[in-house]
Amino acid sequence: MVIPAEQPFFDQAATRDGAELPCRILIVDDDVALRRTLPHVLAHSTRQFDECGTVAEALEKLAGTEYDLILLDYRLPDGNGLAVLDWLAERHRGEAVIMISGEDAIDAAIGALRGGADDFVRKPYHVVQMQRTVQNVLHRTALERANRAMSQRLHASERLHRYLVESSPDLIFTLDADGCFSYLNPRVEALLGFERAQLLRRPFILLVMPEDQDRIQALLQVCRSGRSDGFSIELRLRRNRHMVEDGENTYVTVALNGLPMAGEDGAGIGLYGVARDISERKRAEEIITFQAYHDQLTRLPNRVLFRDRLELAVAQAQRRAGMLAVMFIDVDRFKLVNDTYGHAAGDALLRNLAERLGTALRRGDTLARLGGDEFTILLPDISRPEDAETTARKILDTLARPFALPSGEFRATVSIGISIYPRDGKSAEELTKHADVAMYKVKRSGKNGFRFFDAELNAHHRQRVTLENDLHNALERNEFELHFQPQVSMAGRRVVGMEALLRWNHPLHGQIGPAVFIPVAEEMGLITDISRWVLDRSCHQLMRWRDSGHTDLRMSLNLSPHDFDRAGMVDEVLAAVTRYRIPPAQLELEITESMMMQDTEGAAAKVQALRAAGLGVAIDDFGTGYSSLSYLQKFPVSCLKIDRSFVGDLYGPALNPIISAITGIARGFGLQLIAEGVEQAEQVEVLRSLGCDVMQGYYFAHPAAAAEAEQWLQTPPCAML
Ligand SMILES: Nc1nc2c(ncn2[C@@H]2O[C@@H]3COP(=O)(O)O[C@H]4[C@@H](O)[C@H](n5cnc6c(=O)[nH]c(N)nc65)O[C@@H]4COP(=O)(O)O[C@H]3[C@H]2O)c(=O)[nH]1
Repeated sequence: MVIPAEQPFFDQAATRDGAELPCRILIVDDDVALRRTLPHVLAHSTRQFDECGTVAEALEKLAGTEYDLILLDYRLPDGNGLAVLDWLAERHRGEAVIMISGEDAIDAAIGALRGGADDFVRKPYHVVQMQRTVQNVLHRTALERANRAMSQRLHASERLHRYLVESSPDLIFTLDADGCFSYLNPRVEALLGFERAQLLRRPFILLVMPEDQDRIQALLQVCRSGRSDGFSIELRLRRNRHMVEDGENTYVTVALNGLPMAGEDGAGIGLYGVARDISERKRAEEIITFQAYHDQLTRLPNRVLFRDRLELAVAQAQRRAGMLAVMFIDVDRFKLVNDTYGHAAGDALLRNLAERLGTALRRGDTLARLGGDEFTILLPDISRPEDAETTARKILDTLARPFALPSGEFRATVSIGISIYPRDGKSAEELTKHADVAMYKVKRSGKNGFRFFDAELNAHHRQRVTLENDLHNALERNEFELHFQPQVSMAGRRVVGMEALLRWNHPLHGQIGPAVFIPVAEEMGLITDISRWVLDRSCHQLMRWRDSGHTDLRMSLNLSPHDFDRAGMVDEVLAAVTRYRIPPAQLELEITESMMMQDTEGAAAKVQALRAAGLGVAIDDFGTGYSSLSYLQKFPVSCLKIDRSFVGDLYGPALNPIISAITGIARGFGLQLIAEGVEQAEQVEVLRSLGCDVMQGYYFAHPAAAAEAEQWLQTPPCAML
């Protein structure tokens, strides 16, 4: 298609004074002399002349050729010039006609002009008059032709532009000064599902989704006031729900420009707009954004979004002096599900759990998954802490029913920590941390419950974190030390054994007892290295004492239940015994009753292996748990230690049924017996009367460093004497 704007609309040359385009002139006159003279009179370099004398000849010539001008005699031998005019009119011919006539009647002139003639010259005419008339008519004809060409081009141009606008993939529209549609291209039908006619004269703003109306209103105002030439904005447009199936919004970028227009009351400013459909892009962006802010597995908000919402909620609560709650939720024993049933089952449980947790919440609350088995909940508007408690109870209730997983039914419990704004923290970070601290406490005290944060908890938590950090470096920095407590035989009046007890000489806090740091080391997985160190050092010490003549001395050391989970544990012990040339029977490992109760096959097998290798194994706290005699068969130990809680109850010579039972069991199974925590002479007496000979406790000596302990080997503790 030719773009009309590329061609000039108007040929300037045609209208310049004196300049003429080439033209053909037909002279129709029965007066031969006149016919011959006229070309000379009207001669011009651009003009060509043709001539004839009758109507018939004229029509014949016109049938074969197009002329620019006909000089037509009114009266001709075979009719009058009007017949030629009629012929031309019938065929919509474009020739200009100057009627020449001897008739002086005004009627003839009028008739000729009505019949389509452009001018009329009366015979006899003056040459100059004829020349001027011809020139005028030719000039006018050229103008008309140029005009016609121009309007044709204008028409084509208008068609082209209309085509471009109407077939545009963008929605193109104009708004009048009141912001109503004055034009819309047909794209609106496909884009929004509205008929054009439905929208014409109606306000543009009605098409804009309510959420975006304020923004666009303000900009329209600025544009109409003439203060801005235009703007571009992203908007959501309403779709016609009856005509569009999905009923979603359409996202567009709209470029709007001021459009000066003449209104009824003078000039006003309308707007010209182009709206481009960006719904696809927006949807892609939405997916990307969703993924950035949501957890893939549960489709819940992730850590980033949760933090965002919490920060916002804190700001709002601050403004309205309100209260909010943060819950930190951890699934109890989740690792077990993963390890036992596999990750697919773990994922299924998390998804189901997320769904269940959601049912305990209200609209406006946020449930997020931080990762792993950790969830958080934001209750953005509560009136008192008890509201959070209600929600926590609801959550625990919803988990009462087991989950039906592909691998079978699974009952899940959770530990919930709760912090309250403003009581427990003023920032999102603090609130989350404190809820976590509270959750941690629930975990440590039995799981499956909830707990509010309190300041004391925090102090403990901080200490604990510091302890963990320091414990990491304690071995490397050589901060551990072994103390030894003698085990004395009352009959032999001598020290028969030493129990190695671990101490941590903390550079800041001084000596820390094992009861404080061993459980932490166990949780942190540091216990293996610590136990290896204890094994090595206690064997080394025993070797030294043996080397200095105390060859029948026995060394007891404590092992953690975690040590019995390690495959190479027995080999390590045997290697240490060999390394330090210790007869196996002189090394005794203390285990706890709780370890026996967990009853792992591996642990029993290890005890059996140690015993088979000749090592001694003692039950440290015998009688404190649900001591079952069957354990003693499964765990073939060599020694029972009477726990100090029983010894502490011994006052006076009264018989103690538990201790009697324990001594009876020891005797029955042929086991050694050691009483722990002996503090008073009366206890010594009672224990002796019950048949317990070997004792250990503050009555004899507090645990002490190797150098001091060594002295007891030379000179037994005074209490024995
Ligand atoms: N009230 C009272 N207490 C007495 C008396 N005589 C001794 N004790 C204390 O009782 C604990 C005896 O050790 P345990 O029952 O094996 O209990 C030990 C043992 O289970 C564990 N432990 C100690 N050293 C180690 C170690 O090297 N490895 C492991 N895994 N655990 C250890 O830490 C626990 C506590 O150790 P300690 O604080 O050293 O506390 C020791 C000892 O100092 C007494 O007459 N009265």
